[in-house]
Amino acid sequence: MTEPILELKNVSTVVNKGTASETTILKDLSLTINPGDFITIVGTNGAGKSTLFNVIGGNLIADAGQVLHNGHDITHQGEVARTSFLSRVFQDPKLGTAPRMTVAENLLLATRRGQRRRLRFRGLKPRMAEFAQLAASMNNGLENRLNTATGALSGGQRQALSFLMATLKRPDILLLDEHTAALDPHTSATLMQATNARITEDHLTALMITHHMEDAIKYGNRLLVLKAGQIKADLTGKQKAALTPEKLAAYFE
Ligand SMILES: Nc1ncnc2c1ncn2[C@@H]1O[C@H](COP(=O)(O)OP(=O)(O)OP(=O)(O)O)[C@@H](O)[C@H]1O
Repeated sequence: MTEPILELKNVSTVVNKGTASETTILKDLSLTINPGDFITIVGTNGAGKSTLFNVIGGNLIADAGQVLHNGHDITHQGEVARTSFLSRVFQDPKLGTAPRMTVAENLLLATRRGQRRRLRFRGLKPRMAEFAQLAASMNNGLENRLNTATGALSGGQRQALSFLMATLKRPDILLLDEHTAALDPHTSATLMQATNARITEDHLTALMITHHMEDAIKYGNRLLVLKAGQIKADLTGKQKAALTPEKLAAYFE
C-alpha cells in the first residue's frame, strides 16, 4: 500500500485567541495526500483555503491536530525548515523571485532550495543551456530573457519563473496558491498548461487553489471543496470527471 506523503489529522486553527472575536478557521480537518496526487481546491472567499496552505507550509502552526510528512510529525516545524521538501507559488508575481537578479541567477538560486543560500553565481555558465530549455517549456518567451533582471519581466513570465523555481529542485509537496489569478486569460491558460505538463511528467504531488471552476475540473486527479473550514467534498475518478461548473457550484451552497 502507498504511504501518504502528507497527512493532516484533525487540524484546527483559531484566530484572535482569548478575545471576543476569537474564531475557529479550520475545523477538525483531516486530509490524506498520496504521492502523485494533483489536488485542485475550490471554495468561497474565506472558506479557509489559504489557511490550509499556511498550515501545510508551516507559516501557521495548527492549534490542534497533527501534520505528518512521510509519517514524521512536523506539526511544530517552521516555514524555513519545510523549504527542504516543500515549495509554494503565490498569486502575486512579485513574490518568490528576487527583482534585481536575472532570470538565470534566480534559477540557479532555486537549485539550492532548502540549503543555505549564498549569493555566489559561480557555476551559472555551464547550466545556461539547461535553464534555456526549462524556460522554453513555459511557452512564453522566457528563454529569451535569461539575462534580464526579473523585475523587468511581464507578469506572466515572472509567474512562469516562480513556477520553475518552485519545481526545479523537485519538491515533495508543491503548493500553488491561485498562481494564475493575476494574469490575463490567455497568459493564465498558457501557464496552466505548462503547469499541468510539468506536474504530470514529473509525477509531482501538488495542491492548487483556484477560483476558475473549469481549471479545477479539468486538471488534477482529485478536487476538494472547502467550506467554512471543512472539506465539503473530496472528488476523484468518475465523480470528478462528471463534474460541470454548475454541478460544482452546487457544493458551495
Ligand atoms: N490572522 C487572521 N486574523 C483574523 N482572521 C483571519 C486571519 N487569517 C484568516 N482569517 C479569516 O479566516 C477566514 C479564512 O481565511 P482564508 O484566507 O484562509 O480564506 P480563503 O478560502 O483563502 O479565502 P480567499 O478565497 O478570499 O483567499 C476568513 O474569514 C479570514 O478573514
